[in-house]
Amino acid sequence: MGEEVEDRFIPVYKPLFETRTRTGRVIAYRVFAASVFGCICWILFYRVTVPLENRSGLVRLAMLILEIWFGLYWVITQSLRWNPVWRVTFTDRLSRRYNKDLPRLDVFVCTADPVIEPPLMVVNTVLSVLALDYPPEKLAVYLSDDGGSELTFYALTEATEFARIWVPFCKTFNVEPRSPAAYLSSKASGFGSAEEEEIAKLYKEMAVRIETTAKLEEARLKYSDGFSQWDSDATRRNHGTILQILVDGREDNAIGIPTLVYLSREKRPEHHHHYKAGSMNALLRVSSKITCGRFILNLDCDMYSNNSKSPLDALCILLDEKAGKEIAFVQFPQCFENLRNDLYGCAMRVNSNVEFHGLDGNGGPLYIGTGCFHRRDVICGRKYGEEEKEIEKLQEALELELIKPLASCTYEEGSQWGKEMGLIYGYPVEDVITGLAIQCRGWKSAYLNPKKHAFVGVGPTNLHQMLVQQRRWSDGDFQIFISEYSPVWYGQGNISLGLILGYSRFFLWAPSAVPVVIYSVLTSLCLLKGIPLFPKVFSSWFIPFGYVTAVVNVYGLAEFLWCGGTFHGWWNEERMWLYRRLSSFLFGFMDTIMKKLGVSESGFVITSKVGEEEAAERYEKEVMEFGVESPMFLLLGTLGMLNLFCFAVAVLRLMTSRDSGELQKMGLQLVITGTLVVINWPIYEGMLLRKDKGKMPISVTVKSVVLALSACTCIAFL
Ligand SMILES: O=c1ccn([C@@H]2O[C@H](COP(=O)(O)OP(=O)(O)O[C@H]3O[C@H](CO)[C@@H](O)[C@H](O)[C@H]3O)[C@@H](O)[C@H]2O)c(=O)[nH]1
Ligand SMILES: [Mn+2]
Repeated sequence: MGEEVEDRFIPVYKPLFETRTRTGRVIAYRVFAASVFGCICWILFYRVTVPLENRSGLVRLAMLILEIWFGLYWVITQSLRWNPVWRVTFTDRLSRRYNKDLPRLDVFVCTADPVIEPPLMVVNTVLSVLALDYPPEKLAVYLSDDGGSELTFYALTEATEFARIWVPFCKTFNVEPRSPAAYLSSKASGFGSAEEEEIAKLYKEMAVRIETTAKLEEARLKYSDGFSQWDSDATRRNHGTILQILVDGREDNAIGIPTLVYLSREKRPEHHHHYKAGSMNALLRVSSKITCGRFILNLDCDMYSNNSKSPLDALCILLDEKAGKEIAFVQFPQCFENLRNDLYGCAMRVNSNVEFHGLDGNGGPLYIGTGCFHRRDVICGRKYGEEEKEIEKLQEALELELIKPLASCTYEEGSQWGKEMGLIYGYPVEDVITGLAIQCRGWKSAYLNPKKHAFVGVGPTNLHQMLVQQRRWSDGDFQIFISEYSPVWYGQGNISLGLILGYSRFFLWAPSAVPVVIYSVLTSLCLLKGIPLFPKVFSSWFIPFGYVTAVVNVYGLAEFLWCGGTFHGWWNEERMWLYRRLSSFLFGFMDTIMKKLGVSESGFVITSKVGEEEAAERYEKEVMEFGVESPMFLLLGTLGMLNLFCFAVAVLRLMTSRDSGELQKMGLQLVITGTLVVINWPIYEGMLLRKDKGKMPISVTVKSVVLALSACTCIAFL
């Protein structure tokens, strides 16, 4: 008895989160992986010892090199599946321990273009975070507008007014999600209460005003402090700093709405603005003088909060007194709501549900720019092991004119911003490199992937946009790989081997395009010439080839289905796996090389979050969108035609040939090229059968056919 009583008064440390593994699954996977690895070695052994039937040493050497590369890359990929972990949080413990004493949290939302990032979408994101389940006096929301757009600012003033109704509404009725657009569209079948109906009406009115800028003039008067900061000659690339605190909710917050700040940092044509990284760094400095949150949540403007409690989940990790102390940031997955069957393979299902757990087991996920909670002082350069800095006392009266210079073009000159402090400059994927640099300073990160998505955004629904986005990513990733920050040398000794491999798997996307292109061309052309590249179907040498081909694909499908995908979605994803390599990654690879040679500079093409109506209809019907004359399409078209011609010739030859051994000899090659033809079907349709606006431009079609035909003819008569 006595013991029990005593126990109750001894403060027991109870962790705020737990890290779990799934041993059975992992062991099963490792056995499977070992079998594949065995077969890869077998294949390489075959290549080294057995000459090709036509004795072409050159072709055999090429195949050997390709297969070594694919084997190596496969080994690298294993790091993402070797040691996965899952994190479980205990928010009730957090609430009991901290109650209202939660630390300050600053949310940074970035937007950059009022046309492809419509202000109404942006304010929905802002409203969803204003209504987070967090003490309003501890929460602040900053909107960074790199578009320097009055329209966006106007929309934000409208949202400020609407928030006064929306935030209390969310909290009283505990609604989810807290983006008004998402919430109201989930209620499309009818409203449950009079309040709901009223809110819906008010939201609609606001939406109309934002879209038609109906009350812009009234807003100009009411929020003249903000509007007056736009000079008459301001453009998005040339304007002074615009800063307005729309709501100051820092102390005894009676209105119940968090602090809300609009910032458009200064931009001048003669100063590089470093894209999103630059805006994040300006936000870090400006917010440090206003609310100075100890933690920071970073969101893209399309990523609304889908679960108002997600900050508590993240803080369970960051505030945990033991294991949490070594964790610098908590990353949530990027989830999308607009992708249906995911024609363009953008949902990143396997990425989110398998691979990031694997990274987490090896030291932590990458920082992927959105849905990520950081420690302010760590992102500003604190090394692991250093004492956390005391947070400055906040100024009571805010002098905007004293804060604005922090967002000027020249502020960073001669400082460590963009290098040791804040987000790192010079790379198109500022997020990934910043996360890597943090991990190399000794920190770990953690991945949270709750069933109920924490943040939900808009993925590209247009083929070309997707390819451009992937080109930026693969280019950016590869730039890091060959930079001073390469995980291979910079990471050495700072992060685990598993994590080095994990990073490499993404960082090598760009160069991995080259072997895929060669492989698809080589198998097709050799099929055309009747040169067998693989052993006969009924020989024992065929076993490893057959096994690897079958089993890796079946496993890929199974994994996709486990992650909640459909067969159809998987097939789309397979197609995009190929297209990305044959276009985005290859161009990304060339972009990196050009930059290394100093021929060109890094850019950042913002992904559009809106679609044209007709194109959207085609997306609904899963009709692939081409439409623009792009060198990436030219390459896809040419390679697709090449596969088709070679396959057609081979099939014709097979039908007319009397040699029954032909099928045996060319079996796998026929399957590979045949699969390519089936995968490419939408390209052929887009080139030859369709009449709509989204079809392949005629010039691309003609060029592709001519190029592919000439390549085939040359090879045929060689
Ligand atoms: O000069 C710029 C360019 C972009 N952005 C913002 O950055 C975000 C990401 O841009 P987006 O075009 O949507 O790029 P994605 O490829 O969808 O974004 C992913 O990849 C980027 C790096 O390539 C990261 O910056 C993002 O956080 C990450 O979500 C958006 O909110 C933009 O408004 C800026 O603030 N300033
Ligand atoms: Mn985006």
